[in-house]
Amino acid sequence: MATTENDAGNAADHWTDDDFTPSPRVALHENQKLCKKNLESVVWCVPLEIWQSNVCMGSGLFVGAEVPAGREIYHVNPTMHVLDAGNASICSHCLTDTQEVMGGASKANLETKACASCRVARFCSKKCQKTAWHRYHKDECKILQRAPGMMAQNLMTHRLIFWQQRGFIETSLAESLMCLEDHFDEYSKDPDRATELMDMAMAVREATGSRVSLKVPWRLGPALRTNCVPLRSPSKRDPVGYAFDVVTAMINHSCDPNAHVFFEGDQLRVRSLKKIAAGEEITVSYTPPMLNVASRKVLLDHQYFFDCYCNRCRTELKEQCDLLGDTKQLRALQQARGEILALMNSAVRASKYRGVNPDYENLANVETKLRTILAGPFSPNKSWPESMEPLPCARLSLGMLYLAQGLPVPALRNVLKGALFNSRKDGPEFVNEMMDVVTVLMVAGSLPPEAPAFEDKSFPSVEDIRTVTYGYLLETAHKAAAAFGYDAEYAKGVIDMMSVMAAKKPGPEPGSKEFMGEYGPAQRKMLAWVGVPEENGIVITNAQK
Ligand SMILES: C[S@@+](CC[C@H](N)C(=O)[O-])C[C@H]1O[C@@H](n2cnc3c(N)ncnc32)[C@H](O)[C@@H]1O
Repeated sequence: MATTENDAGNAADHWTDDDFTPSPRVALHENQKLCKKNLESVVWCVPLEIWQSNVCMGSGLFVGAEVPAGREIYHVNPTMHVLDAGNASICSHCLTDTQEVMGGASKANLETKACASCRVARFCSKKCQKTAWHRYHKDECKILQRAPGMMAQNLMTHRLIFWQQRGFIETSLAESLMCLEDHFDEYSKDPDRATELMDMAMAVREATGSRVSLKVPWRLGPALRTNCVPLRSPSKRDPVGYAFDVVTAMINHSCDPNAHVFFEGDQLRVRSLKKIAAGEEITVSYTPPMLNVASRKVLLDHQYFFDCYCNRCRTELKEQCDLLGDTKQLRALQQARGEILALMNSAVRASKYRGVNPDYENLANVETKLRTILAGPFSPNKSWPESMEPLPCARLSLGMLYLAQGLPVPALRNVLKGALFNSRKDGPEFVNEMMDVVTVLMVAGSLPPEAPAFEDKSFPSVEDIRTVTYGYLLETAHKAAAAFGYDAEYAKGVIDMMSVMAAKKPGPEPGSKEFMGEYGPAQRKMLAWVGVPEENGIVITNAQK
């Protein structure tokens, strides 16, 4: 933690009103002494440096030595984190997810209890509750009683200001906050954002007994919005809140990133996705990487105020124009994307709240609607490529919805298409998607011999399904270790699952030469049934030749 109670007394005068008057920002890399101090807070595996970025005007984070693919670059306990409301199974302080199934055997007896006063913050132990109370919850409890659904970054702004008042903020952190990109002008000039910020600033002022100038939250708010990292654990696709760390805030965006950030409990970890040369800048994707180019652009512009001109964006835009044959159709394509997402949201909602919208509970209906949307933007002789987002994502969700309705065969058809048609064959998203595929395969592999699916001669046999399951799990375990590290709970969970299944498996050991002799034909049969080309199949990296 960059803040300690021992720092008390040295920070009340960190910021003056002048600090919060817009002036040209001095980017962090221009103060190398401060950069070095900040870099001391992380546990790095390669030396790190902060310099002028290669992708934008401000600062960026660079590696001082080569990093192979799939390695930890650094880890750190961020300065602070805040959960979004509604994550009842996660401890607000240590971020332990008491309902985590993968690699969470030791948490089986844990549950979180809500703070008796605010009923918002939840803790997994008395120790976490006590520590949180002394560090921040004492001040925030009253705020959460009044505004239980407060946005995570707004609560962080309150926290920083309370810390400043209590003297918990180190000088280096206070100085660094003033060097962050905050897009102050963009926030001030946009009436909606400015109103929202003013409301937050007024709330902070009230909470602190009018002892804080409005200028302080007015500047810290945008800085936190620009520099927070989404709190995402390896097993979850959606973030559960936000964290702030001054070193990670230096990492810039790429649509084809060389690293990724995830959380293991309350520890933020940064790992390489590909080889990073000595002196190269670390980049991560600020948007979910599977988003299409148009959606990425909207998101980056809205939240980070820049237009991305990377090679991936250019190539994807060109591919789409070539496919449509007419740039005017781009708008129709984007509209269809919105309709696909809305359709899938309706289907997911209908599965949660049954009886409210039966039309969307019927997944065959949903597939028919999907087909109609997919046909929309294209001329009759062209169709929506299976690999073009958001179709793969839609297929994956459809598959999991079918599985929840006890229909493994259409579930299998959809998850296989969703996971195999896209080009991701490693990285965190690949691991998550393949775990969905394995889950469906395991259910399909338990179908009784008299199941109607087997009347279709092209449907793979139970033996084939099981062989593919072992093969996919073997590859997923390998890729989970590369993406998250062998020591990550989630990767350990996937590897354990693989070992337990392999130990019970009759016949050849997964990965062995004999196994590969069965895996190839079994996967071919499955791909032929689902209509996925063989080159999209999963190649097992560590197989014996
Ligand atoms: C978390 S900060 C990254 C550090 C920042 N460059 C600095 O100097 O403090 C995010 C901001 O950096 C800039 N940025 C990040 N990646 C970028 C990119 N690929 N192209 C242009 N600007 C980028 C944007 O202004 C964005 O809002």
